[in-house]
Amino acid sequence: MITVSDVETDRPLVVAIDGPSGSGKSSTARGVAERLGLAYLDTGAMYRAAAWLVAEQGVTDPAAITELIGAAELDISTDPKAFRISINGHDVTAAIREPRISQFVSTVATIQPVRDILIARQRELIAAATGGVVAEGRDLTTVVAPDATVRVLLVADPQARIARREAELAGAANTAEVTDQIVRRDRDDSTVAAFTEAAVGVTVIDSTHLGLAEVIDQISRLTKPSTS
Ligand SMILES: Nc1ncnc2c1ncn2[C@@H]1O[C@H](COP(=O)(O)OP(=O)(O)OP(=O)(O)O)[C@@H](O)[C@H]1O
Ligand SMILES: Nc1ccn([C@H]2C[C@H](O)[C@@H](COP(=O)(O)O)O2)c(=O)n1
Repeated sequence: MITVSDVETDRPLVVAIDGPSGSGKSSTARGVAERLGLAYLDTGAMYRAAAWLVAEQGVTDPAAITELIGAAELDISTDPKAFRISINGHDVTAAIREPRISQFVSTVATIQPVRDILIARQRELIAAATGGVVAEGRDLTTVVAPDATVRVLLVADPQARIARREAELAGAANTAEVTDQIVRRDRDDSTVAAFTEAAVGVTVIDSTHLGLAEVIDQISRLTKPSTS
């Protein structure tokens, strides 16, 4: 793969995207990665896979959950065209998107020692992406990769996010369930990650009235050196 560098430091390009649930992080990050020929890291999928394993094993004690995740073998693809994730040999690519995991994932993601384990793994994956990477989640711009070349907080009004998710789920969850997955989850997740406000140096993009292609364009432009 061609190495796409940060022009000022000559390090591989790292694009970090954070934002609330349903703001379009995954679709946008994948689109930017495909357009620029970069790897793609979906950190939310790692928390979802961890939650899947915890649910599967029926573990409830935070220390036991931490031990379980610390010992787990987590494999995630960083190819934006072929996403796949497995944990302890189980391919959970589809299962982690089930509403039961969306409802449960914050319980696992708000255990700080679990976060520490997954953050270390995410940093390894970003470092291994020597051709450059687009990584998205809730704490990429602030904790996982605060020195990323481009840092974006992608936001959208809650109504727009709920409507998009409902359309995506096409009847698999009702409005109350989707609202819980968006509003309640953001409230819980924001107790451990700062994605409701942009940190210094982070570009805010509001996608409420923007199509996906326009958001991909805007973020792609941020990776190009300014001519002024
Ligand atoms: N700019 C946009 N305009 C309209 N729809 C969009 C836009 N961006 C994303 N979408 C759609 O909104 C839905 C949610 O997008 P996506 O899954 O990328 O969000 P997310 O921020 O990664 O959510 P989560 O954090 O809950 O995983 C998808 O159906 C996606 O196609
Ligand atoms: N960097 C991250 C990424 C995700 N999470 C948590 C918060 C979400 O509820 C959950 C699933 O993420 P999604 O797939 O919906 O983006 O994982 C986090 O705490 N930090």
